[in-house]
Amino acid sequence: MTRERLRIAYLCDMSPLDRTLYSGGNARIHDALQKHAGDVTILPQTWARAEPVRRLIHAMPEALNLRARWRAQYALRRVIARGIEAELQRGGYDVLFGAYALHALAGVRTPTGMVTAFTSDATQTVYRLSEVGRAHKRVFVVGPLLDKWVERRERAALAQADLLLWPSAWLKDAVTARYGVDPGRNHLVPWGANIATPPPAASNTLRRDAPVRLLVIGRNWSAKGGPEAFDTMMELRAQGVDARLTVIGCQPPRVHCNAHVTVHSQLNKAVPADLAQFNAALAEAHFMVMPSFESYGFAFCEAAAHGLPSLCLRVGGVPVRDGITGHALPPGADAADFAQKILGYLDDPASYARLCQSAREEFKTQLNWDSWGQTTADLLQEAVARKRDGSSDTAA
Ligand SMILES: CC(=O)N[C@H]1[C@@H](OP(=O)(O)OP(=O)(O)OC[C@H]2O[C@@H](n3ccc(=O)[nH]c3=O)[C@H](O)[C@@H]2O)O[C@H](CO)[C@@H](O)[C@@H]1O
Ligand SMILES: O=P([O-])([O-])O[C@@H]1[C@@H](O)[C@H](O)[C@@H](O)[C@H](O)[C@@H]1O
Repeated sequence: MTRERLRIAYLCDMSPLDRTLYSGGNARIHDALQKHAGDVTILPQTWARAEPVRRLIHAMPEALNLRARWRAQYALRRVIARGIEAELQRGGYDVLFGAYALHALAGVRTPTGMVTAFTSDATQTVYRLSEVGRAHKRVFVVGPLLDKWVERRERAALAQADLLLWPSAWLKDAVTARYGVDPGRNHLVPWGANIATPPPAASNTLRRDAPVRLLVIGRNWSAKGGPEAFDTMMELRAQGVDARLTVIGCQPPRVHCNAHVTVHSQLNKAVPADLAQFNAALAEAHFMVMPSFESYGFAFCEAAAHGLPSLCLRVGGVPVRDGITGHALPPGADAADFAQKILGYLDDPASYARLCQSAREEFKTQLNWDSWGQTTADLLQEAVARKRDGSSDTAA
């Protein structure tokens, strides 16, 4: 049965047309909605009568801008929301879809019958209280004074939504517990790899007498667990394995560079030569070793797309399922533990081949944007139908 295409108003604090922002996630969410769910209109990111304040904050240094912008948007929500509401009244939309920026949804009153949905990989409060947030020192002195107020704002914004779509069970569970969101509105829908589906790869054979290639992908060496990945490589070498490390996305410090480390400090996937290098590095690697502290991590989905197992920590919302896409070791696991896992697979190549296959399978069934788009489209259709039934009951 062909379904009606929904009319979707897309709300974020940054344009999804810029494919670099939010690590590419904003653009992927927008595109997947357009492909699978309906006709998407991007709502303005301007702040109505408070626009001069937004411009002023954008002109501030990045570190301040990052911290002031979302808090100011909560504070000025009544003024900012009026601009969005005027757009919503004009457009005749079925759905208001918020991505990443819960503060952009704050205070927006939707016309009767419109469904509000939201997806993000964290809320500020869940992030702050988690092991990920606690790993970062707080530098913004005003921040802690506003924490309780922020949480109240988040709670109110989440209460406006009919559907909450979280990419990780970590976040879904935390939201349920922290804000008391009822489970019927809360759904786990994993985000996907920010690459086109690579051709099926024959899994790389893992042998003691050949190089074992490790990979790190990320713009922040320490947040991505780069130092531990380097130590894992050195630990394997100390045990007689010819381990090598490829780094994509940043320049490790001198202490983490040697003849066995290859660095591509920045690859732009929109540039064909860079994309070819990116794909080649994933295709030849044996393990992505990335004990990162983060709330999601697209690189894990990209590794799975290439049938490349990931080794990471069970911290935050990393999309790694134990024994399926790799192994998430308990927090505190160190280079010796990661090396041990790899040595275990070196002794059991058949189980390594199975792990590569199940990683690829997980990408095909879950960790891709078409799956996200299809599941989200189903959930949006149901929510729209429920709202329409509800309003016709009330009208009757
Ligand atoms: C450490 C940290 O705070 N991570 C967060 C940060 O992601 P962060 O940007 O650090 O990392 P992600 O893994 O989410 O994304 C990286 C993306 O950039 C791409 N890439 C990377 C390097 C490079 O040279 N070229 C390139 O194209 C990767 O292929 C991937 O698609 O924001 C994301 C949300 O927006 C969150 O989900 C992450 O939890
Ligand atoms: O320091 P602080 O403002 O409380 O918290 C910060 C947030 O405001 C910011 O949006 C995020 O990018 C930082 O990683 C950090 O979490």
